[in-house]
Amino acid sequence: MAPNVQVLPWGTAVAVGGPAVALGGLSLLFLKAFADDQRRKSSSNLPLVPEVPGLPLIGNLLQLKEKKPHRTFARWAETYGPIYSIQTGANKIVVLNSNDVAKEAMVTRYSSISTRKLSKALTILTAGKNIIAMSDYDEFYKTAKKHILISTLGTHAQRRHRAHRDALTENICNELHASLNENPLEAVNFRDIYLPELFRLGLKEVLGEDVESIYVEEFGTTFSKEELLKVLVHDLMVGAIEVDWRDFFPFLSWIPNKSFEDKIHQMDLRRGAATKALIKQQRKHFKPGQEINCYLDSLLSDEKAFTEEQIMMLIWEGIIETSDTTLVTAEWAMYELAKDPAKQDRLFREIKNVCGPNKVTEENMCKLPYLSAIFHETLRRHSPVPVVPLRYVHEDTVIGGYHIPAGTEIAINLYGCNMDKERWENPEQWIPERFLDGMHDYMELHKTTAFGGGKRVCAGALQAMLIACITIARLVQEFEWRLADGEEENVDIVGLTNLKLHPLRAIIKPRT
Ligand code: HEM
Repeated sequence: MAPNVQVLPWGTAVAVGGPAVALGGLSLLFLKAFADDQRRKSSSNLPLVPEVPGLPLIGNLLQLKEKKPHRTFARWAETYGPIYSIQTGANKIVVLNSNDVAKEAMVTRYSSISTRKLSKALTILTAGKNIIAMSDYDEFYKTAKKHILISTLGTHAQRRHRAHRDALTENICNELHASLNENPLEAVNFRDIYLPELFRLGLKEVLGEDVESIYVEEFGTTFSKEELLKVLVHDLMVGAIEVDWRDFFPFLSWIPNKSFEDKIHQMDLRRGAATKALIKQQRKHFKPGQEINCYLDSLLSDEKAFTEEQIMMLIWEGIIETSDTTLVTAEWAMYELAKDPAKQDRLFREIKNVCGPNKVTEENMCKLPYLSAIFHETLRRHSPVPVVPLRYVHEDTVIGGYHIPAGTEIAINLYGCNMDKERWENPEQWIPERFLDGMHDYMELHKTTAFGGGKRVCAGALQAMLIACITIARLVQEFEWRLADGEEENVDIVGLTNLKLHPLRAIIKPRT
């Protein structure tokens, strides 16, 4: 993208500014070509990154069979260092595993790697990069990001949506009490209760309303809230990690892969029909010039900026992002606290000292350093986005002192950065105390690299922190948590986001 952005203004100047500007433009062009050439020469004198040995043709594909590449990447870093390259079929990927090289890529060299090359599944599921998180750095991205920050994720918007978060914590506590009343000795399934509440909050922030059901014209049927959760969140979380072997061998793209295509297209069809119906219903209440109440209002107020399909994709993005990574964070934090009664008790006492008999609220967070430490340690140990979606190098660049040629892809292994032995003592262990450095600033979101960095740093970090922290605090204030039998071994993960493979099951007891 960047080369176009640079060349375009000169072209425009030639058209409107007459010969003088044209000459100036031309000499600039030559200067740029000369500078590019010099830079290419000097950077190509640099060494190439170390390679992880693989097999002819398929490269390292067989070594990456299990769908947890971040762990394999971190293991390789111990042998090949924080930056190395791998070959996945026809693609060369440079993998970054330490804070220093990750930061260099995300901040200093961002302009050379601001685009993405998506897998076949993600190309279909994002309708060709039409969501903020997967888009290149272009006008669509800038406009959509402005809208999501103003209406939903920015500091002011988060203040406006406070009531939704309060309702979320109240609902989960009530549901847990109700489930205890029914079956006092049975383990609760945390995810069954929490995910629908996150989804509900997402609907309110994005559409302005908690939708119970919706008539979906294309399918001639009404989708219940559970079906919406499945069609908009569950199915797509699975779809996003579907692998099409043609991704690794683009020169074989002409060979059909029907079962894969049918599966992804079906997901896309159902998701599209559901979002279309939701937008149609909410559009009835929308009047131009009205107060902006949610993300959809904001997008509709600037309708000329987006196509209908883009609005559908952005709405869906807002909903799935609310539901997904915050669940991962809160679930792992509750798992760790249920496993470790001493740390759970320490948090309980901290809350009790600050809040006494009152319910803990967001206003109390600035006085709860241990809660904040638990949040950051969970992000570090269980990185909810273990690997940043692949970036594409569109012009030669340099990272970590190595020459990175155009055409390479970059995988930033945030999990690897957060597990780096050079930076973290006993990184495998969950030790919130490591963040109790006496510098407690609960608004400091970036104590680890879990939220990425630079221009593409997570837009939802504040929301994730507010929701996860208040959830953890309320759950520990109201109940004593213990892992159900066999739960300690259930530490496997699935999917793009380090989701626990087995939903957390815990025995809970109301605190007196
Ligand atoms: C603990 C929870 C979360 C974690 C660890 C997380 C992590 C990340 C990371 C690492 C990126 C950067 C990807 C890149 O560099 O390309 C990102 C981007 C993004 N995240 Fe999050 N995220 C979380 C929660 C959320 C939530 C709750 C939302 C919204 C509801 C959200 C919305 C976004 C958006 C819109 C982007 C794209 C930003 C851009 O490209 O400018 N995230 N997130």
